[in-house]
Amino acid sequence: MNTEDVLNEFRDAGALREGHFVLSSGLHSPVFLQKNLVFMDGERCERLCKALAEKVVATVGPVDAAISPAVGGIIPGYETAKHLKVRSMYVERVDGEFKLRRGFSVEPGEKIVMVEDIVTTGLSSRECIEAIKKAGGDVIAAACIVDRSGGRADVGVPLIALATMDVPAYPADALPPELAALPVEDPGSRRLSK
Ligand SMILES: O=P(O)(O)OC[C@H]1O[C@H](OP(=O)(O)OP(=O)(O)O)[C@H](O)[C@@H]1O
Ligand SMILES: O=C(O)c1cc(=O)[nH]c(=O)[nH]1
Ligand SMILES: [Mg+2]
Repeated sequence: MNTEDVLNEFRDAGALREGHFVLSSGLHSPVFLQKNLVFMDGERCERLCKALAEKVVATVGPVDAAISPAVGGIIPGYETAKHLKVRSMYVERVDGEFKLRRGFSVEPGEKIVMVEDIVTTGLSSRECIEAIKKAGGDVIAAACIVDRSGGRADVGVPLIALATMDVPAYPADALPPELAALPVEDPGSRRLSK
C-alpha cells in the first residue's frame, strides 16, 4: 500500500479535512486528518494496519509487543498488533505525562514497536517512547499510518510510515493571512483537560 492508496482511504472516509486547525503541537494547519472516521470502519482499519504490520516486519523483523499513545493510537495500535501477532498496550496521560497503566507491563529488554496514528512534529511519539523506556521496554522502531512531516519528524528511533505527506504547519504568530481569516478548530485531545 503506497501513500496514494492510504490517502484514498482517508478521502473515501471523508477524513481528509481542509480549513483551519490547531494541532496537538499548537501549530496551525490548513489540513487535518480526522483519523477516527477511518478507524471506525473495521475493514478499512484492517487494510491499513495489516499493511503497516507487514511493513514493520519487513523493516525491523519480529517484535514482542506494540505500545501506542492514547487516545488516537489505541485503535491502530490494537489492529497492527493483531497482525503482528503480539500483545497490544497503550500509554495514557496522567497529569500530562504518558504512563503505562491498567496492568500493562513489559519485560526488561522486550522489543517494542511504538504505534502512532499520525505524526506531525513527533512530540507525542517521543513522549510515548520515553514512557515505554521508563517501563523497561527497548523501542526498536516507531510506526504510524501517516507521517505528515514529510519525513522530517525525528522520533529518536527509525520511523516506519505507511504514508508520508508534507503538510504546512505554522506557529500561531506566523499564520498566512488566508489561514488566519478562517475560524479555528481544535479537534485533538491534548488541551482537553486544561
Ligand atoms: O506528532 P505530534 O505533533 O505530536 O502530533 C501528532 C499527535 O497528535 C494527535 O494526538 P492528540 O494529542 O491530538 O490526541 P489524540 O491522540 O487523543 O487525538 C495524534 O493522535 C498524534 O498523537
Ligand atoms: O498534529 C496533530 O495533532 C494531528 C494532525 C492530523 O492531521 N490529525 C490528527 O489527528 N492530529
Ligand atoms: Mg495522539
